This record gives sequence, structure tokens and C-alpha cells, in this order.
Amino acid sequence: MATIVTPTLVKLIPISTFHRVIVIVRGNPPNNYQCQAIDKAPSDPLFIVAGPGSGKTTLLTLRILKLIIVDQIPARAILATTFTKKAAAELRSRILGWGFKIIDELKLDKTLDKSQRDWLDRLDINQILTGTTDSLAERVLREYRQPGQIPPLLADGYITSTLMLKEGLFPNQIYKDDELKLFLRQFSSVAYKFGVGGMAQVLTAIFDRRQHDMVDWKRFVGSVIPTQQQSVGLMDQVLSSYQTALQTLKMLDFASLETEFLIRLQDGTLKDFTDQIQVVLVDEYQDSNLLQEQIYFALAQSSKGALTVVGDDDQSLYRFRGATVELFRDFQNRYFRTYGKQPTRIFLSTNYRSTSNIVQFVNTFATIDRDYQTVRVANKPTISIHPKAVSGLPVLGMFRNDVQTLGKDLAKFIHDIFCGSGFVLPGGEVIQRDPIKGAPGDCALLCSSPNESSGSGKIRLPGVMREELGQRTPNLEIFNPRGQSLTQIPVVCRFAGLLLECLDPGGRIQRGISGFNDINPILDNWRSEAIDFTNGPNCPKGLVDYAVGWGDRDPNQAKHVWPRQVSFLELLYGLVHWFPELHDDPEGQIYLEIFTRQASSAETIGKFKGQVVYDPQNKGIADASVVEVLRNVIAPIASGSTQINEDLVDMFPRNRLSVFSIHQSKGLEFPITIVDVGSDFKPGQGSGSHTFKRFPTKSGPPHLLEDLLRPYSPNLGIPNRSGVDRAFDDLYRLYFVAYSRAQEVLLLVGLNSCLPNGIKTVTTGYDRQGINHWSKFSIMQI
Ligand SMILES: Nc1ncnc2c1ncn2[C@@H]1O[C@H](COP(=O)(O)OP(=O)(O)OP(=O)(O)O)[C@@H](O)[C@H]1O
Repeated sequence: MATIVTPTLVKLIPISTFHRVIVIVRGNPPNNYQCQAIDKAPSDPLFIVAGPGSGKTTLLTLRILKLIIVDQIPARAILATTFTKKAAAELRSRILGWGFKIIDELKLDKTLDKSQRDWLDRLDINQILTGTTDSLAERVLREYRQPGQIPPLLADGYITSTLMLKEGLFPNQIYKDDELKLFLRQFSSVAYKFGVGGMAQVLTAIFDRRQHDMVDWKRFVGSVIPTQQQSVGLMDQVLSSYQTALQTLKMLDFASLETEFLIRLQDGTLKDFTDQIQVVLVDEYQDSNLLQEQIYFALAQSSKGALTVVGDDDQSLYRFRGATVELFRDFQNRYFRTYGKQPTRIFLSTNYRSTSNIVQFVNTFATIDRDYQTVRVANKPTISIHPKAVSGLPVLGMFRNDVQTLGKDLAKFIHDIFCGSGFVLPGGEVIQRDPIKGAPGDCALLCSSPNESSGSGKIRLPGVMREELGQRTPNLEIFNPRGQSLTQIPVVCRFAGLLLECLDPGGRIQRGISGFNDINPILDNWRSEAIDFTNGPNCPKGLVDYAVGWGDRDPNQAKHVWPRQVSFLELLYGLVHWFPELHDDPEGQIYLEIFTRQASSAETIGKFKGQVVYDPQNKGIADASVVEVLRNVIAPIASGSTQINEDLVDMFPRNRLSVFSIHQSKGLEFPITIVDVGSDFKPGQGSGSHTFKRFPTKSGPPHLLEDLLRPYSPNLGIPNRSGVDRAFDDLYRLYFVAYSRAQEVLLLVGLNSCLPNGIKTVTTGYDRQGINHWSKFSIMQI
């Protein structure tokens, strides 16, 4: 236990001294608005609306350090939470990095007396509580459990997707119910091949949303319209089985973990913990859901509402994960209703990231649609340009007639910059890589989806880029692990096929499993890819012997006594030896990670805990252990219910061009940002016309889900905007985020059909009334 410092014993360090030292440590002082927020008393509630690149992490870090150093709030009485693990780690590292430097600098300050310096020596800023809401909930529930209570065991996405299939959809072949399938399909963005994996994903989203929106589920199930009764009844049955399975395993998924945390906060059983919390700070508040809002309010209860929230409504992107941006926009009123006082609102609008041309472009984009202004935080100022910002290059546009030509020209643009002598603009300026530090990682291609081919198999821009850059001399690789369907990537097919052949040669056991009808063709394809590979000239030495040895599990053939049980993970790691792509290549590493995480989850659930049993006397047991691996590891991957999600990809190799979904690019910045504003947008209104991605004509899946459940959420109620309007709002937010990632060069790429007089798309300046504002942007066409 560290020493608890009581403020009464030591004379306070003046705020002016703290500010003086900040300048020494950081080089530049916080601006006036940042200072306002930093200097507010610990108990003052703050609502900070921070535009892109406006120094909000800087502000949060300095406010936290001021609370510790100037206000003498013990570090362990401060709780700071953010949306992703990466952002939480970044915040913590800044608090510690700057904190230690500020403390060291203060100790040299002659105006402080010995007792103050000794006090600084004893400060332990490490004790600050930082993390995502989930990680904090898990930690607090573990550390502050009641006598006899077992700590929560977290079910990650790998476990939940397995349970949803195994316990929810496979029994009685519920997944074959066409009405249920049709009902669930409307909440999925998968346009083609909506199968059992897609159903599992939607069901998980509904289970989560039910908790995030704090839905009165019984009332919902009892009130559905007659035509939906059968599907909703089945859905309820699947979700109950899933929930029972979690309870039997004594596990909590993320949403249930947060629900449990809120219950415990509200019933007072976490009082030992909450009593010590004096200030709560929440970053990325615009992506909070109702459940999280209630958690933050409950956490701040014992400090009578000492809550600082930071966010930007324009950057709210996670409606499909339950985010309710109105909670941020209406924070002042919602806070007032709970605490009876008004939080101070502070706007951070100076942008330290981008050239002034880019800032102007982003500002114009944010204001072209009149209706969008009504959903933004009231009186929000435009982003202002930092006095030292350069005007930089004009925003660039590359538009071509077809995706192949666009990809070819874009590949040349990137190749000229990073592998050649630079790209020459029409005005003669040259875009060149930084000769010392420059690398392709300075450039990012942001797309609404990173898929390299469409659902119908047509190649998309990221796919063309892979081909085109790969053919150039020297070739340049792209990093886009989410670009292809995992089940179709050649190395994954070969690897998975060999896993199957080792476990269950020929598929005797696989074929007897009920509920595998949908995925059997995929597994069979994997097997045949593997067999072709082992029969081909590139098959590495030793692989066939290894696979046959495993398949037979015959002590004589294997030339050693086969153990009674072997972990599936051991097979996986053994086999990987022959697949260098899966350990040397950054994309391959991610594919392998999916298998290892899924296999690890199988060790937590199931009777055999991921073990493959060998028992010549009891073939039934041996087969059952293989069935379990097929169900718990292979089926979730093959069905697509386990996928490469954004959270898994958080490192990007510097020597490749990275393709990002716009969601994934949130919080990041790139010297050269290329935004795909419509490389596959087609004229028309049909399903291939992508209207939902460019100019919505109806609600999208997340809006439909909101409309389904929110009427049964007493705190939220029915959304007050139509689904189409919310779909438009979300598109403006999406491209606001995309455009504001750029530091020096912003390049818009698309088909000529996206330009004025072509098809309507918000990306190139259409408002929802259908009026085009392209002429308000000054774009240099290349
Ligand atoms: N007052 C300031 N004067 C000069 N530079 C500043 C100031 N505040 C922040 N910066 C700089 O601006 C950049 C962005 O700051 P920071 O990383 O805190 O932004 P952010 O708002 O958290 O970004 P994002 O919008 O991506 O979350 C950093 O390089 C930081 O040093």
C-alpha cells in the first residue's frame, strides 16, 4: 500500500508554478481554453467539446496532473476511462511520462519549501486508475468482491461467438428457420451470403444492445407485431440459451460485465471503492451508450458529480455498437437532471494537426448540410486554424472513369512519392517522402470498407491497389488484413485444411455433426486446398509425415507413445512451423492470431477444454473430443461469426501502405491521407447502387435496431429523427472523421460519376436535399 497523502499537511503548490513548469517540460503552453479546463476545481463538472487534433489528450493529461500535483487529490482517487485499450494506454503513458518530468522539474523550483519537495518525492502517480470501461469494471468487480463471491470470468468475442452458435443456433437447427433468418438479416450489413455466422453476429449485437439501451426485454417480447412474433420468440429462445450457457460457465460477456458493474454500483456493494473516487474523467464520450452513462454517473455519485467528459459529436461513429450520440450532445441537461447543477461547457477548437487548407475543407464539409447542424452540439464553433499553421497544398482530387484506371493512377501517385523522385502536381509542386523518416506508413488509404472484392466478387479499389503496387518496381506491399474473407485466403485455407486432416482425416467425424450443413462446403474446400498443397511441388519436407502421424494417432506410425490427450493448440503451433507466412508476414500473423485466440477460448469452455483425446479402447470419447474442437474452434471461424475485428489490428507496418476502414482510423493522423469517396458507387437505386453508403434512401441496420428496441428503453425512448436522417447524420460524421485525419496532404479518390451532375453522394458535397456544394471546396484535380 502506498502512502496516502492528506492535503492538509503540505502547503499547496501554486497553479502558476505548475503552469510555468508545463512550459519547461512541453515546450508550449496550453491555450486559453485548455487552461480553463485544466484549472477548474476538482469538483467542477466539465463538458469539453474537442474538435479533431485540438489537443484533448494533452488537456486530459494536464488536468489529471494538476488534480494530483496542485489539488493534492491522491492518484488512486482519480479514474480516467477511454474507448479503446490503445487510447487508454496512450493516456496512461502520457500521464506518467509528463508527470515524472513535471515532478522532477518542480523539485528544482526554489520557491517550493522542503516539505513540498518531500511530498513530491512521495507522490505515486502510478496509482491512477486508467482503462476502458470494461477493463475497469472487471478489475473493480474482481478486487471488491463480497466474501464467497467468485471473481468475474470474462467471455471475450471468441467465446461468445462460439456459445451463440453452439448453444443458441445449432440446437434443433434453429438457424435453418427462414423467418428468423429474414428477420435478423435486416440488422446486418452483410448483403450477400447471410448465413449462420451472420445470424450469430446479429444476435450478439441484439443481446448487447438490449443491455446497452437498458431495454425492458419482457415488454419488448410481449409487444411485437403478430408477423414478427415467431421470429422474436425464437430469438428470445436463442438468447436465453446463450445467457444460460454463460451463467453455467460463470462467465460474463462485455455487456453483462457492465450491467453487473452498474448493479453493484447502485446497490452500494462497491461502496469501499466508490468512496475513494474523487474525480471521474471520460474521454470519447460521444461513443458512450446509456449503460455506460449510468456507470459514469454512479461512479461520480460519491464525489457529488465531479465528472469531466470530453468528446466530439462530429466524431461519433459507433451507433452499431450501441453508441448514442445524443447522450453527449445533451450531456449538460442530462447531468443537470441527475445532479441539479450545470457543467461548464468548454470548446476546444484550435486544430494543431492539419494545414489550413485541410481545416477549411473540413469546416466546409461539416456545414454543407443544413439539417445536420441541428444535431450538433449547440453553438459549436468551427475548427480554428492554429496561428502557426501553414496553408499547405490544396486538397487534391483524383477521379477516373473506372476502378482499374483509378487504382493504376493512385498506385503511381504513391509509388512516385515513396519509391521514386516524387509526384509532380499540375502547379509544379512536388510531393515527396521525407528523405530521412519518410516511409509508406506515412500514407493511409481510408475506405468505408477495406474489402478487396465486393460480395459479388468484383474487385474493389483496395484489391486493385494490392495488384498494382505489387507489380511495380520496386514493388510496394499493402497491409490490409481485413481485406479478404478469412475463409478464402489461400494460406488460411491450406492451414485450416491441414488442421482438419490432422484432427479428422477424410472428414468422417465432421460429416456426422448436425448443424454443419452450412459450413461443410467451406471445410471441404479447405481440405481439398490442403491436399492439393501436400501433393504439389511446394509442399515442405516433413509436413505430410506430421499430418499423417497426427491423423493416425497410431503409436507405431508416430514412433512414440501417443499421449492420452493433446491440446489442440499444440497441434496448431506444431503445424505453423510449415507455414512461414503465418509467422513472418504481418497479415499472416493476424490470421494466425484468430486461430490461436479461438483455440484458447476453447480451452475455457466445453467438456474437453480444447484437448484432443486418444483412447483406442473408447473411440466414442476420442471422437467426442474432436467434435468439440470442430464446434468450438473451427465452426466459428468457418461460419464467419468470428472475424478479424478492428481491435485485433492495432499495429501497422511502416514499410507498407495501410488500408483502413474509416472507423479504424479514428484517433489517428497521417501526413498523406487518401479517402475513397466513391470508387464503387454506381448510379441507380438498387442494391448494387450503394445508396446507404452515399445518399441513403432508407434506414440502415443500426437505425432499424434502434427503432426496434428503443421504444422499450424507458430512459432513451423513441429516436426523434427518422432512420434516413440518422443514416445521413452518420455519413456526415464518417467522412468528417476521414477528412480530418490528414496532416499535410488530403487526396479524395473516386469515380467521375461521383462528381457534380453524376450520382448523389454526401462525400463530394451533396446535402440531403440533393443540392450539390462541390463548388465551395477548392479541389486541385490530378
Ligand atoms: N496548446 C498547444 N500548443 C501547441 N501544440 C499543442 C497544444 N495542445 C496540443 N498540441 C499538439 O497538438 C497535437 C495533437 O494533440 P493531442 O494528441 O493531445 O490531440 P487530440 O485532440 O487528442 O487528437 P485526436 O483528435 O486525434 O484525439 C500534439 O502534437 C500536441 O503536442
